[in-house]
Amino acid sequence: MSALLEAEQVTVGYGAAPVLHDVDLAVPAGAITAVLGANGAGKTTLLRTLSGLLRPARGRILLDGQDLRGVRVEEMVRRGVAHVPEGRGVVTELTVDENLRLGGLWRKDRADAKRALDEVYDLFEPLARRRRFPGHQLSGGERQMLALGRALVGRPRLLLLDEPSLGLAPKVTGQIMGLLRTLRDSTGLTVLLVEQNVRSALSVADTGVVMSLGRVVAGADAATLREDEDMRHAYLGF
Ligand SMILES: Nc1ncnc2c1ncn2[C@@H]1O[C@H](COP(=O)(O)OP(=O)(O)OP(=O)(O)O)[C@@H](O)[C@H]1O
Repeated sequence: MSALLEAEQVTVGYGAAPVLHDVDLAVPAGAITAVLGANGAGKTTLLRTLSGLLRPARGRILLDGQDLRGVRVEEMVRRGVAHVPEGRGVVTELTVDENLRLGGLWRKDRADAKRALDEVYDLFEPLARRRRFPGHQLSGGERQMLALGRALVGRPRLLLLDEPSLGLAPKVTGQIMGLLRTLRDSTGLTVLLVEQNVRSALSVADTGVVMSLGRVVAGADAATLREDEDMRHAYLGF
C-alpha cells in the first residue's frame, strides 16, 4: 500500500521543549490507521501537526510525496485533508444545516457540494431530522455526527479524527466506527484515527501505531497489535 501522508523525523512542540521527537509515520492510502497511546503521549499534537495547524521544528510532512512546508491550512483542505478535532468544533449557535454547509463553502463545484450535503443527510438520519436545530440542542453523539458530516461535505481524501468516541455511548461509537469502514470501502477514504478507546479503534483499523512520551514506539497491522500481550500491557492498558 502506498502512503498518502508521511511524517519524516518530525520534532515539534508548543514552546521550546519538544512534545514529539523524531516521529516517522506513513499513513497508507485507502486504509484506517489508529494512533494509540496513553494520555499525553502526543496523539493530538501529531494530528495537529499533520493537518498543518502546528509547524514542525525539524523534519517534514509529505502529502502525495510533496513536502507540505509553507502550505497553509486552507490549502490543506483543498488538497483533501479534513481534520475533526477533539471536542468536535461544532458551531453551537448555528443550525445543523448551517454547520454542514460550512464544510462545503470553499468548494467551487457548487452542484457537487449540494450532492455531498444530501449524502451526509442520507448517512446521518438523526441530522436530517434536526436540520433546523441549533447545535447546542444536539446530543453528544449527534454533535459528533455533525462534526464528521461537516468534514465529509468537503469530500476529503484523508480524514484526521481526534477521539470521535469521547463521551459517546458504546452503541453510537460502534455506529461511527462502522461508518468509517463503509466510507473506506465505498470511497477509498483514508483515515487516521486517534483513540483512547483502544478496543474499538483496533476493531475498525487496518493498522495501528503506538505512541509513548512523544515517540512512535510500535507500528503493526491491527490484528497483530490486538494479539500482542506485552504491547497491550505496556502501552495500551488492556
Ligand atoms: N497547547 C499546548 N501548550 C503546551 N503544551 C501542550 C499543549 N497541548 C498539549 N501540550 C502538551 O503536549 C503533550 C502531549 O499532549 P497531547 O494532547 O498531544 O497528547 P495526547 O496523547 O493527545 O493526550 P490526550 O489523550 O490527553 O489528549 C502533553 O505533555 C501536553 O501537556
